[in-house]
Amino acid sequence: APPAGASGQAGPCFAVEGPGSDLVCFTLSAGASGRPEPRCFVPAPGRCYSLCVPAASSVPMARLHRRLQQRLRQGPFGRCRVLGLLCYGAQAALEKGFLIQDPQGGPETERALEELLRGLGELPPLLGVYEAGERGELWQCLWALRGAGGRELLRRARVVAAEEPPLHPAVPGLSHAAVFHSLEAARSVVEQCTSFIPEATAVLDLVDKCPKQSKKGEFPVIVIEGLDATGKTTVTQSVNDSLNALLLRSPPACISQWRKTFDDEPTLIRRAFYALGNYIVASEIAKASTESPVVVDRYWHSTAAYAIATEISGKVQNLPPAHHEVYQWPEDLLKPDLVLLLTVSPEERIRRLQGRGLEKTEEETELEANSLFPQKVEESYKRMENPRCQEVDASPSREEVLRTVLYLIKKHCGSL
Ligand SMILES: Nc1ncnc2c1ncn2[C@@H]1O[C@H](COP(=O)(O)OP(=O)(O)OP(=O)(O)O)[C@@H](O)[C@H]1O
Ligand SMILES: Nc1ccn([C@@H]2O[C@H](COP(=O)(O)O)[C@@H](O)[C@H]2O)c(=O)n1
Repeated sequence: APPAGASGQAGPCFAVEGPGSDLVCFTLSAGASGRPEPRCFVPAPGRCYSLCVPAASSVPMARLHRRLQQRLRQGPFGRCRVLGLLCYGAQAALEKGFLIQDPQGGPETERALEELLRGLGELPPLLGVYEAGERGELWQCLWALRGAGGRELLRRARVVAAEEPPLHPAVPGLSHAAVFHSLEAARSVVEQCTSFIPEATAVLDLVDKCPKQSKKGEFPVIVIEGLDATGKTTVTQSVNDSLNALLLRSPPACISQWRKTFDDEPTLIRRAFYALGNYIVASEIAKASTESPVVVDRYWHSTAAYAIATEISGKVQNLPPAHHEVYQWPEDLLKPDLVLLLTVSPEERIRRLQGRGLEKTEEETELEANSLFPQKVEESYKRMENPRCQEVDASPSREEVLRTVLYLIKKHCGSL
């Protein structure tokens, strides 16, 4: 097969979270290239493999990616290191997948991968096999599996280092694939799930009963945001009592029973679920704010910040830059008067998490296992615009934090 780049087209680039959470990028070359080899992913005498699927906001592809992720955590791949891989390029639509490093390099892993792919039914992803050449260079062989156990070599090309792109490769696809800026965008994703998630129909029925473009009443609407265990529940309850307000939370009670179902789904589906929850809460806020002040525990900023931090691998610096469109509030979602972002030190937050003793969700476990994740969530919160999040140091005592919050509400919304 002609080597990549032979046609003069820019070949695909690949990005993987390397050592120290750096984004390490590599591409394919038509032949000998003066560019340095990327930091080697092929542990000698081991081998590496890659699998990628289109990252477009497609429910079937999102579920296929999730299925691959779950299978690569099982049995035959136990000795392998599996890294998140992105395939991108001027001529290539974003693909997301996995780089599978097998330090032993025996035939078992390749056989197990072929078996995994053949079990997926028609049109399985292509299998990339990376192996070191005699002079220590790195080659990628791209295989298409064919019927009756056959396979066809589509491409063999040198692997060489590539410059890191100015924007993290996942940034352009964030909207619609993880951060929803309209009811319709989120709704269309959940609608594609009704055939395999029965609860999806119930969620759609509830959101369809809500008025479109809910309008805020004359009373102020205050949202309390923050990482897990920063004190949102404590603050919202105290503010609610102090202001004789109405306390709401996102996701709303009417769909909270289905959270576990959707939390087990890929990001695209999970975030669409929480996005629809925000639109349902908006209709509750619209009604409540005609009668009293409203305090909300989490809203759109949570949905967006957690989605961004989940999709953008590596360091905080990889986040979309400030003022990027992904941080803009959806035009069709009821906007609060004030959003307060509770912040505490990582140490204090872990103390409060442990002090709570509640079961952790997979996300909370990830939060603690990877300190970069909460940093990316919090930085995403801080970049939100229109409305922005106003930071509140929530480390002091409950009483002092409440005083600060009530002062900011009075300052911003007037006496209530
Ligand atoms: N100012 C404070 N000082 C010390 N402990 C606090 C303070 N505020 C809350 N806590 C305690 O920290 C823990 C987490 O608080 P809370 O449940 O209100 O956080 P949260 O942000 O709502 O968490 P999550 O988002 O995970 O539900 C609780 O045990 C709570 O009693
Ligand atoms: N509007 C929201 C609210 C929540 N989430 C996601 O749920 C996680 C847990 O929320 P809790 O309030 O139960 O701690 C949160 O970390 C988000 O991932 C959301 O996306 N949007």
